[in-house]
Amino acid sequence: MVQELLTPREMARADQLAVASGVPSLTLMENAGQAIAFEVVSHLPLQPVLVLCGPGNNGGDGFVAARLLEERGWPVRVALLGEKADLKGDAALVARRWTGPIEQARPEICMDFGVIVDGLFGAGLSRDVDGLAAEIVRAANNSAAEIVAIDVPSGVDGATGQIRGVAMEAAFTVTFFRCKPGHLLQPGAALCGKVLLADIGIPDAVIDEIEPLAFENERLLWTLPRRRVDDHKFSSGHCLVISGDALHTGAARLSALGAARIGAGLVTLGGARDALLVHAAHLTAIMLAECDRPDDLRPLLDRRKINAIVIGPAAGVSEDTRQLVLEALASEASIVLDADAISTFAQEPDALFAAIKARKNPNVVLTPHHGEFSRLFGEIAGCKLDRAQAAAKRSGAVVLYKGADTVIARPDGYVAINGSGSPNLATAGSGDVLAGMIGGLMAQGMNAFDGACAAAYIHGLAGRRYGKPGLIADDLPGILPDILFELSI
Ligand SMILES: NC(=O)C1=CN([C@@H]2O[C@H](COP(=O)(O)OP(=O)(O)OC[C@H]3O[C@@H](n4cnc5c(N)ncnc54)[C@H](OP(=O)(O)O)[C@@H]3O)[C@@H](O)[C@H]2O)[C@@H](O)CC1
Ligand SMILES: [K+]
Repeated sequence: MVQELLTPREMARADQLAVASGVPSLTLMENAGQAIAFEVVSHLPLQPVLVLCGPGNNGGDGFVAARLLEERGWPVRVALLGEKADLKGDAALVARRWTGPIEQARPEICMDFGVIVDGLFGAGLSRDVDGLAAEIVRAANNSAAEIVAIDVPSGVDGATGQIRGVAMEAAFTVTFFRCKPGHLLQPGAALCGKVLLADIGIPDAVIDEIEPLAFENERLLWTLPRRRVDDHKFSSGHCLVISGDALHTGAARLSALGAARIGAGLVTLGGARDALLVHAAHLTAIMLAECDRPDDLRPLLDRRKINAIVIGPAAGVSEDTRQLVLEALASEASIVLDADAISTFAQEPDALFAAIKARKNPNVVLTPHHGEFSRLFGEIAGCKLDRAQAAAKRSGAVVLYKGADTVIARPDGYVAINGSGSPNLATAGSGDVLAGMIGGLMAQGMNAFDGACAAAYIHGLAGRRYGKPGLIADDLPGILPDILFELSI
């Protein structure tokens, strides 16, 4: 099933729609508390547990979990931030169903437990956590306890992944119905620990009403090209990668290998003769073609029936690169613009965006990291998801905004967050391989968004599959065949 991501506001709507369809809100809260208790007993040995309850429904879930854990024989203490008399609605109701003592929440109480269930704040976090609440969060983090977060670690904004003041560092997080962007966006994602998704009885049909725009990037979001028995190399597309000069050839070579290993039928490196001689000393299956000047590009594209182009890796921030990009955009090919191809338009981004919007073939992917993003788009307000969406809309391209939480956005607002990444990928040249993979997938006929999502996902898996530090970008293309094989069965 494709995994939609719901902002806390969309989740509140899901809640209302579920209630309108006949599921009582109290049932949702009971189910949520039950899911937490279930995950606690499933993952942790029986031991004293502290349930921290906040003033809203996140705290309500905590009261339910406390009751059910006690019924299972766990020694449970409950501490409330605020007054019981101030609790409202379902939270007030389930607090009355908890028949044990309710202590005042304070920092010192956090020291004596192996497990803390964090029900302070969830989707209703409305400002920075400060004062007593912040002291409690810090005390919980400094204790030896494993923290189990209800919905989100308290202090993490579910919509943006930002930390509001201070946030719980959870061992795992139990969330409901659908994950939230904050479970995948950094820095919040790193504080969630493992995220477990629980069904609490909200009917799937409510998604049709909400029409969410954000998705987790996973393998059901796109379909990889499949080779048919009668396919030949020309039916799997031809990807051209533009090389840097003779002293800067490595980045384009990594892209070319990425394009080839992801399945492009043919891959050509284009560049000046002296650069090609360096490539020739390293490569066998990748072809070489002289493309010294921007004017050389169009004839080369026609001659070799090239249908995807990657420009940018170590291409140089120069007038030639700028012209090459504009020539490429004027062609029918699908285009990946990475690194220097992006930076070269820092002074006149609108010229780039106009050239992208004037194209017949809409498949263009921009792959900026944070610095390149700011150079091209300036400072855009909002979280990474908002910024990627705004950038895609403004540029008319698919924007793959790189990082530990790569976000891929389409001009119409559709957006995916990639959770498959690995810190192993933070190494020189890793982005060059990724750009090549996107070019290779578009050469095989994938559209820009699907190709960018699939490449980001597979690239992330490759980093994980390597499984240890010491990965260099040269290793990545060689890992791709095994991953493609796994994804195809
Ligand atoms: N949606 C669903 O389908 C379901 C949702 N469920 C659960 O409900 C949770 C959402 O509940 P919620 O809306 O009551 O919000 P919640 O996170 O408890 O916090 C609100 C309270 O905290 C306060 N407060 C906020 N920030 C603060 C701060 N920095 N420092 C201090 N106080 C702060 C805020 O005060 P106020 O802003 O009103 O002044 C208000 O009193 C959700 O995460 C999930 O666990 C499940 O039961 C099942 C179905
Ligand atoms: K919480």
